[in-house]
Amino acid sequence: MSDVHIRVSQLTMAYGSRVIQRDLDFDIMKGDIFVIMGGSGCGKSTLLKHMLGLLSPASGDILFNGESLVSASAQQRDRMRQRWGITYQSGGLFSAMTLAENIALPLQLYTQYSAADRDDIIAYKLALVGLAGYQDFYPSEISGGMRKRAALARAIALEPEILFFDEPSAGLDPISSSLLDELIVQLQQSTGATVVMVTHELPSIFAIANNSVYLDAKTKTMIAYGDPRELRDHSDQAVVRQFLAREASAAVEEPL
Ligand SMILES: Nc1ncnc2c1ncn2[C@@H]1O[C@H](COP(=O)(O)OP(=O)(O)OP(=O)(O)O)[C@@H](O)[C@H]1O
Repeated sequence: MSDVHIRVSQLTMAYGSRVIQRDLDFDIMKGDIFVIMGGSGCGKSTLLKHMLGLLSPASGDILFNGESLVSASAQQRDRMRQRWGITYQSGGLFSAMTLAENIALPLQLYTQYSAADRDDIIAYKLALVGLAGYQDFYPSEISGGMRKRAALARAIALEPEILFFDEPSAGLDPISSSLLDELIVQLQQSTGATVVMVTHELPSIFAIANNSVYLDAKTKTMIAYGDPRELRDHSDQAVVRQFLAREASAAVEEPL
């Protein structure tokens, strides 16, 4: 129990009266690289939004270190959120700000560091994501892959316990995408953070995830939970094996 970081408990999610997924029940352990997967429209982003507290469940709960997100007060939620780093599909950097200014934002909001200390932290975080010396660049002046890494530098500014990613490698070529995968693994290993990601990229899933859940659009519930490689080879659900095997063979055929 002590190693459970996030517990999704009897979670049912709906938009109005339309149930998207029901009775989701799974644990994410500390240090997991956990992937939420499933076909288009099954509710992956909806689940991520529930985990981030942006949507409220129809029923059930999500617990962080045993603390309920559903019954938390606004202040408690704010405190929980400060321990999370979030990167969105688009990157989410402010285009009118330099990379340094973008990364400084959470530090200014939530810490008492001096300007000089902030500069040191910014330089360090940029170096961690392979962008040493890029402080004064604007997002429009760097490549898509670099923007994703800069967004990651901002997400780790406050040394988060959990890193959430929504489609981290969307729009990247296979090489930039696998560089980002390597970076996520390195950051997980050096910080011990728990990583939760929504992704369609099966090559990424097999390269980095150690645990996953599969949401089924048809039955509107989870039909698989575990290491994605194990699920590909041994899931008792044919649809899960097909989903994982099909994508894996498509990835192998993809020209580099
Ligand atoms: N704000 C909303 N209001 C009503 N329905 C919504 C809303 N957002 C999403 N949906 C519906 O909920 C279902 C799940 O959507 P969601 O975006 O969570 O799926 P997904 O698995 O992330 O999809 P994809 O892989 O295509 O990005 C879809 O049928 C979608 O149309």
